[in-house]
Amino acid sequence: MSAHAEPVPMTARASGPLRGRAEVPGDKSISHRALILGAMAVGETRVTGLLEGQDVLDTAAAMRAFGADVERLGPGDWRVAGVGVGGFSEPADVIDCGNSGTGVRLIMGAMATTPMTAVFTGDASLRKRPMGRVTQPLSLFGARAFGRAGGRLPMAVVGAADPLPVRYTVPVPSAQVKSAVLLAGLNAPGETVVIEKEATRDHTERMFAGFGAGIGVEDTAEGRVITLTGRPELRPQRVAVPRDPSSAAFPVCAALLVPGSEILVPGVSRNPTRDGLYVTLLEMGADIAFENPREEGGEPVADLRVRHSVLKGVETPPGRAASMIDEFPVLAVVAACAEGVTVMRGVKELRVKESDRIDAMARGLEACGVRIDEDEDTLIVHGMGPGGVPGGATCAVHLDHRIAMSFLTLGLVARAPVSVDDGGPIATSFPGFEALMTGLGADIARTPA
Ligand SMILES: O=C(O)C1=C[C@@H](OP(=O)(O)O)[C@@H](O)[C@H](O)C1
Ligand SMILES: C=C(OP(=O)(O)O)C(=O)O
Repeated sequence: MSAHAEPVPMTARASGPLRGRAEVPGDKSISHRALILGAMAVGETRVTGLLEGQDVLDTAAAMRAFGADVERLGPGDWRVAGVGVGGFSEPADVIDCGNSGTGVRLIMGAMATTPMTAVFTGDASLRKRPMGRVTQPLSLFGARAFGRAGGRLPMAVVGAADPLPVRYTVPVPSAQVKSAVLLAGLNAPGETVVIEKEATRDHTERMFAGFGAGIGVEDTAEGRVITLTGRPELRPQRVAVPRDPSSAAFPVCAALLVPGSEILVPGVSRNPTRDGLYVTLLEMGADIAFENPREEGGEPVADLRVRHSVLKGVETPPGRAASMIDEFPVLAVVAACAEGVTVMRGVKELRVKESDRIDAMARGLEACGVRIDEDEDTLIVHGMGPGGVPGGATCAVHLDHRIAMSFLTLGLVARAPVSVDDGGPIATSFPGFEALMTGLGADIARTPA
């Protein structure tokens, strides 16, 4: 939904220790995919633990517009009656994906090999983001796209009437591009092959296998080679969505930073393609125990016990960036409160997220008194040590949920309160963030007018 909402200014200030159980919402990536694959299966898929953030609700509405029957049975509990691969019907109106890059790019892929036209748009943030990275490979299947300059939304995609299978090497580390091509490959006859030089999150591959598509993954000298056999009949599934490690990052980092804290974050996905922040925090000296490791819904999960820790700066290598791409903003906050310098390398993809996240974090941290160096592909944060960040600024969020939650996390440990100009976008991925954090003892509130 891209209706312009009134900004929601919010402020965070230092409080006592954070204590208790933090039940973060379902994984956003898996939630989008469960709805889309449910819509492309024949019969009834049941999803539990679905993230009911606006990004995912927009994907649910889109699947209805393409003809699937999508129904909410209760909190996080959804039923999707699918129309089968190639069974989408042409939407009667514009598909509005709101703030969600994942939603729009995956859905473009899913419809690109069915002969119909769909027009996509989104909010002011999404309308700035590049879509050529998906429409270019989708054109190899025979789809055509007509958008604004620079491949921006609004954009019409005309699906291929006679799709050809594709062999495609993804030029940027992007699970959205990989997934768009694989979703398009579902309705192309023969074998579609996607090669990624750097591994990105693998939820699409896992879920395709679960829904019964013929998919193989091989690690070769060329990279990860994913081979999909087109035109499968997808079998409906029961999908139990694990909790989102990218959302868990906020209470986890807050508990590490606020003295005396100890929290438990149950049932968080420990998928190795999403694990980079946790690897990095351990290197910085974080006290995080991964308790009760188990498998749920085809994904490894664990309960995270997190205790306040004194952290030191670290260098994150470019090869780790994809596995923590959404966590760099909050890592920048942790780095500002650590002893020594933190260097984040190979992070230029951050420039094409909901905002230019390198710029948004650099400007906000500088306003809070932190020294930053940056270039196109690198962010360097000069840590000020525990209790060392002055704070006292209002940071611009640029319609970006992760920027909002990161600066609110900083406010919990800075010497003076930290405000954000708009906490509204938090609801795209983490509805209930404010309630969850205040329930742990954090002081986060709407800024009085
Ligand atoms: O495939 C996905 O679910 C996602 C992939 C990542 O984007 P890119 O593919 O652009 O790296 C990530 O930033 C996004 O939040 C979710
Ligand atoms: C980048 C993100 O999402 P998307 O690309 O789906 O908008 C995110 O959630 O941090």
